[in-house]
Amino acid sequence: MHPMNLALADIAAQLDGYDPQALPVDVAQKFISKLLPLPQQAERVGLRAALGRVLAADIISPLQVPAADNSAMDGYALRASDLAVEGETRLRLAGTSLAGSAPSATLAPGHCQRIMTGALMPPGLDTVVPQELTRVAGDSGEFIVISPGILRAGDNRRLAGEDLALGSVALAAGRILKPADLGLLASLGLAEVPVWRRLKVAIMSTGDELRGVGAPLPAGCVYDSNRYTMWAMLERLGLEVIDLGIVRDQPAALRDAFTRAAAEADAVISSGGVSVGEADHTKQVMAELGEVLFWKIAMRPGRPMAIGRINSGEHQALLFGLPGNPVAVMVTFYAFVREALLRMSGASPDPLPMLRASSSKALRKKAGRTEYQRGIVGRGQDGQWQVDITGNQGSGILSSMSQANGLVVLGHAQGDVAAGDWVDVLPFDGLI
Ligand SMILES: Nc1nc2c(c(=O)[nH]1)N[C@H]1C(S)=C(S)[C@@H](COP(=O)(O)OP(=O)(O)OC[C@H]3O[C@@H](n4cnc5c(N)ncnc54)[C@H](O)[C@@H]3O)O[C@H]1N2
Ligand code: MOO
Repeated sequence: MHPMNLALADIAAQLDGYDPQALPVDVAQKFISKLLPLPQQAERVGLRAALGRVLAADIISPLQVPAADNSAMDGYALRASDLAVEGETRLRLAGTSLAGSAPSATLAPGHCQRIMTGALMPPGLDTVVPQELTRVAGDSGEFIVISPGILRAGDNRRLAGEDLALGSVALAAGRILKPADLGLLASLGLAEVPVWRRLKVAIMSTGDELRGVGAPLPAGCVYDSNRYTMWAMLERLGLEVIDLGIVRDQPAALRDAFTRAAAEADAVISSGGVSVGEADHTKQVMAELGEVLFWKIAMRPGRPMAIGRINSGEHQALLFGLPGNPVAVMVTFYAFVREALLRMSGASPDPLPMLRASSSKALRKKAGRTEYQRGIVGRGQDGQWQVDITGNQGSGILSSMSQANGLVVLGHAQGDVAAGDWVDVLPFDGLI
């Protein structure tokens, strides 16, 4: 059965260590990985529009690259068998091979040809001597002299197909196309590629205390920052964002927003209302519109989270109900949502790179939960990676997240960290 059709209770029953009241991060990640629908619709786009998109099919090389043997240097093409075993080699110069020019005629033994980088190797010649390693001789410069021992057969020659062989998989389906990939596709002469449709993700902030930027801020209210961080994190992933705005904590308003999200989007991310607060109708409306679980994850920040599916007629969207605290939104996004959305987009993402860095300070850490602490990682005086925690780690303190350039990830079983201990750091570069 397609995992999308498995009931949430069936997924839970398959997982060791599933406890919705104290769910280890890795079990939550495994659960989510079993919920994800696969992409259905592909489209063809031009090369430039393909940057950051997910390849929908393997690209089989229609050519060999390079198409023929050619020179890697400006110099002289020769036969290695003409090189003298001892003493200088003296070869007679015959013609020139320029990049883009047609193959030249076969040269007689003892001859060489002037050749430029990228020019076709003349037939039978197998080696190139760079011009700076030669001396010109003869009354009208008709000889090239090469010192002994500076060349081996095949030097400075690029072989046909050494970059890409004809019929090989040049790029595999699931790849998120990056600059080098666009160049590689162009080197194959391809003007268009098949990519999966961009995933549509609806976002909303829930809470009566929230006000939009630019509006006055009455006592007891806060500006809605979460929609901006959520939008930015999704933009960085190249996804299509549907911004449903701030949604009041009223059943009708919540019902409208979630129903619209389920109708229009592949996934919906909300912030707030998933803890145990009094005024919250969010959980009740989520449960009413679909199949939703409310987890307490053994992590900090980011303890409460809702996960499931919500429906609107035939349409269904995956729901990530993230906690309202601004840093919890970001940490849960990177711990659970990012990879899920990439997989739903058809991508096979590599795991995020982790550094090992020594902690410049002692850190308090409770075993039995995963903690993500904000830090600044850099080279210490000894040249090794070192990380400094950026002040107040409260889950509402966005400034310490903004100052950070990485997250220190302290695993589930880990206890206190002493100054100088090595810890895992997830660098933000390229991520946030
Ligand atoms: N008795 C308990 N109280 C709380 C628990 C708990 O387990 N028991 N969990 C705490 C944790 S941990 C978190 S995280 C929060 C999550 O609560 P909610 O998801 O219900 O979020 P809210 O109560 O709506 O908001 C929490 C906090 O974040 C501010 N917020 C919310 N949305 C935004 C936004 N879009 N932009 C900026 N700031 C936002 C909100 O004003 C609150 O200050 O619950 C703890 N409590
Ligand atoms: O989930 Mo909460 O982030 O620890 O404040």
